[in-house]
Amino acid sequence: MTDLGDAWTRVLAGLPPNQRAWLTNSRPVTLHESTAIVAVPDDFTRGQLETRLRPDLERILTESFGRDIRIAVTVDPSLDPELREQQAAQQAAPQQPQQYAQQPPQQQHPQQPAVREPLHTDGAYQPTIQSALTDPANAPQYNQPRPDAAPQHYQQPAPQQQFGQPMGSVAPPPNGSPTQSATEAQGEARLNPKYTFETFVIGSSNRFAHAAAVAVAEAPGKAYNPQLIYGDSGLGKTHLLHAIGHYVRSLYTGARVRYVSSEEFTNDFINAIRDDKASQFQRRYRDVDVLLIDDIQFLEGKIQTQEEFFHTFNTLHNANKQIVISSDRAPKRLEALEDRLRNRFEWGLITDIQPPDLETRIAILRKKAATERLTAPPDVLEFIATKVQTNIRELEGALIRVTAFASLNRQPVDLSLAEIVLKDLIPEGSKPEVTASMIMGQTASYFGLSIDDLCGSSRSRVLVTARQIAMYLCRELTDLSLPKIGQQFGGRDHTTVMHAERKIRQLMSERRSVFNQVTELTNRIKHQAKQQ
Ligand SMILES: Nc1ncnc2c1ncn2[C@@H]1O[C@H](COP(=O)(O)OP(=O)(O)OP(=O)(O)O)[C@@H](O)[C@H]1O
Repeated sequence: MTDLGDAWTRVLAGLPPNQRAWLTNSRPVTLHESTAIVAVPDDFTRGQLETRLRPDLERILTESFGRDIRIAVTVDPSLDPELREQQAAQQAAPQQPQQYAQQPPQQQHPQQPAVREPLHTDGAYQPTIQSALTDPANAPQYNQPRPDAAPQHYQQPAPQQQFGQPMGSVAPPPNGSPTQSATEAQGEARLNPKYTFETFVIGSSNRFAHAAAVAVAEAPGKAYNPQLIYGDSGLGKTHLLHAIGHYVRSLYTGARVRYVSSEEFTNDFINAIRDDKASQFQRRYRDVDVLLIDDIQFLEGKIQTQEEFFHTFNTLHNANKQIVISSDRAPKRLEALEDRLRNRFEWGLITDIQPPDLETRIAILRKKAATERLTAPPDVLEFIATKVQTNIRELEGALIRVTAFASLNRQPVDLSLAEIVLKDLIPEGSKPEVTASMIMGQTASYFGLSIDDLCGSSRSRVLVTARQIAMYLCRELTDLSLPKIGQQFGGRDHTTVMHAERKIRQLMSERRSVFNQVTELTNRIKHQAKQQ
């Protein structure tokens, strides 16, 4: 089998000298499926590879391996010969003050030390991803908090770096009068506090995407730009995007991180045009260090928004600002997206997430139970994980229902109880497709309301609960995103849907009536879906 090192030698031999010169200090890092990762010493070289050399490099690699190979370029400053010389000189003179400029972030992940690549002999940073891929045991581990430990993310506040400063130059600790308060910045970043790397379970289905996400968060704008994560609904793309945001913010003081779904980006853009506030819009998305943009497939067919996003992308990329994108499909399958955008997505690293295997599903349930303080014995977790196989959101929903049912009946969570609850939730045989209109129709008729009531603005108690239950069921039983669900309910904001989801989860374990309503409605909706 061809080895990447050999193939790279062939690449070098096959290029004309003027092109080869760009690769003198490059290094092939690893081959993951059809992506060859290549490290270069600086951003400028990366730009040359991405724009000028890419077609020839990919052609020669494709010929060598006999299958389609694409490259992703990462910056590893230690490949710069001048830097090596400097570092060698420093090593020869140990009495000199240590040179930090090219070191990795010294602070570890607030919860668990991230196991990183052994440092080069010259002390330079190596992307975490390589060792995580070659030996999964090396992937950063963010274990469950020990029951006896204080919440670990509050432990040992790591010294932070100022964003834009070289790695290792430590910013002064926050002194209580920052220009922007932590809460404000958090609000602006719009990150869900629950979606962190600590709460993300790593398995073979997501190891590559996770390792790349950690590498990107540790060296934003440097490791892989853009990073694109794709996979089916409910497999953790949004979770990883938020986790990157949190980790960047914990490593770099003042880093401007912004998470946005593509639907919100589109709506924001339309409103900005309508209100003549284009420059404000542009500032919001271009004056950031890390832009996390979710569900990019939503831009398909939206020509003007794509145009705007294209310019946002270019501005950020040219300024070495990190862009992370999620999509429900591989970029080449985003057929209604302009070529120039798809093309740019391929400049960086594309990682996919697959449905988790049984062990990972069990581990996810275990972690979820621990973080939500839900008690469920191992055989019940295993049973749920066996029953719900594809969507992690559904997996979590099943755990919540089982524990809610037990708490309402003041019964322990055991296998027979889990069997009863899941029998209705997950019918045998093929999975029927549930739509938002089915959910809304069934909910309206169950509560004696109309669809207009569900979409309207009345806040009477019954109506609010019915609306929230319908939103909760849309979240659990369909693949619709938060903004899409909001749209279905009279153009409500995605935060309203998030609130409804949380509220119903809580009420299900507190009020039997709500639990019964949700269960009955689920049965009716699934029954209807099976008939279609
Ligand atoms: N590896 C994981 N470990 C722990 N929880 C996970 C993992 N993957 C997904 N989840 C959880 O599953 C739920 C769904 O994940 P998420 O919303 O990130 O999926 P998604 O791929 O973005 O889906 P969609 O495309 O529908 O938006 C979330 O609650 C998330 O925390």
